[in-house]
Amino acid sequence: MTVTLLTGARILGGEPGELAIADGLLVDPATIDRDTAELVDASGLVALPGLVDLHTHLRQPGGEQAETIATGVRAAAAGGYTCVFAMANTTPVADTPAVVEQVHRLGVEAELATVRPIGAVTVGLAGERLADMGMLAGSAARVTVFSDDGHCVADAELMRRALEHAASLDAVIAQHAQDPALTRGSVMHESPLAAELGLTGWPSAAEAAIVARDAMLAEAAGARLHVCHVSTLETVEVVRAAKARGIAITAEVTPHHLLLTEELVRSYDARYKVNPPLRAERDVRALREALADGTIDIVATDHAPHAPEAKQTAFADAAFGMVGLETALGAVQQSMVETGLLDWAGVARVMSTTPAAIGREPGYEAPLAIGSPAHVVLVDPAARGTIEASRLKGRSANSPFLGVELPGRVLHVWHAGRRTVTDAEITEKQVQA
Ligand SMILES: NC(=O)N[C@@H](CC(=O)O)C(=O)O
Repeated sequence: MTVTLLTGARILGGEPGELAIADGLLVDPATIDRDTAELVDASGLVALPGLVDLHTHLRQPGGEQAETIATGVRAAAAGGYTCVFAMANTTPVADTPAVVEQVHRLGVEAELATVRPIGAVTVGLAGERLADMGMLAGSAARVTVFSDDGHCVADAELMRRALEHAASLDAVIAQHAQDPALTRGSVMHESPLAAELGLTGWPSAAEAAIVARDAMLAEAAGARLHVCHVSTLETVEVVRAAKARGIAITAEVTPHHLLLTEELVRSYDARYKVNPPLRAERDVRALREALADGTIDIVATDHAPHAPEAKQTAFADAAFGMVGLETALGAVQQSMVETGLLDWAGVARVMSTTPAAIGREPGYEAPLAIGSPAHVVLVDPAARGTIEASRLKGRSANSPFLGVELPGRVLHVWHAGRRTVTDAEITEKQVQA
């Protein structure tokens, strides 16, 4: 059995200390044999718990030209993630035990990170009748998160029933809040810039109105509601009011919405086309503050790989979505840590502990504590690097950060004690003795 001793790392960004890994767990460094242990000098590095992404599109089955589970977990590991929740908008849709069990099995085979399938709320994501949520929850894939992401569960009665059902399963509904009637043909934020560019705008109210409705429905159902990718100031205010009322609502923000604005769309480059759209400066400010004060609970990537053809077209016709697993931590360091809004312990909370708690993924309750599974990330916060397509480990390179310098570098990652990343490269299986 390999015993690994990490020395000198700033634990959760605090004082330098030691971490010891044995048999898949974090153990007391005082109890290991230092003469035989593998030593990792982590001086100057920050130790974080393995990151958990509640919102990843892995595209398999059906979208393998853009990503597979095997390539997606490479991107995840490279970004510091040890667990990703895979969205249900695959082909076929993850609305049957067969599909969620396939995703789960491929995740186990890919090994680099835990893959937790998300189940669809409605059959085929069509928004007409509920998927058999009980079957998905009871399957070998043990689904705990349900989402029609990519589509809003727009019918209030259906959403009500979904919430009631989820409550009985201790599951959560992750809603893609977008009123379809308000966003027909919308491709960017509704603003003077949209008018100037001749592109159809997407009003903030299309998001906030659904969140307000769903919060009321969740309260009545006694259910947990999770709001995907909050993108506007108005939605932040609705979530804040719902929390003040005691409603069991949680919310996520993406790294790109913490850092980028609609101004990028001036280029008509479809890499900047995403759902929900990049918003205005005032929204970015509100999202950062909301993440800092706990109104927004977590950062989730909405990693949405697309093949080049889907993006190399006119802005209005291109697919929505950006890859994000490999740039998330750097974007959060820049937008939240370097601005003084969050410390590293806060980063651990919003990118690991809390997303795991929402998704009912065990093992992340006590970050880096002795006895926990050894999900560990070592980051060099002083490093800076320019994001290059050729260095991304995922299959698609539709990143808004290509050519952009971001701070921080994920150097080493352990998933349940297995080293998945060494010196910023994937630790290949054959290299593992
Ligand atoms: N977030 C995105 O921009 N894209 C998502 C789904 C979606 O449209 O929300 C995708 O699956 O590509």
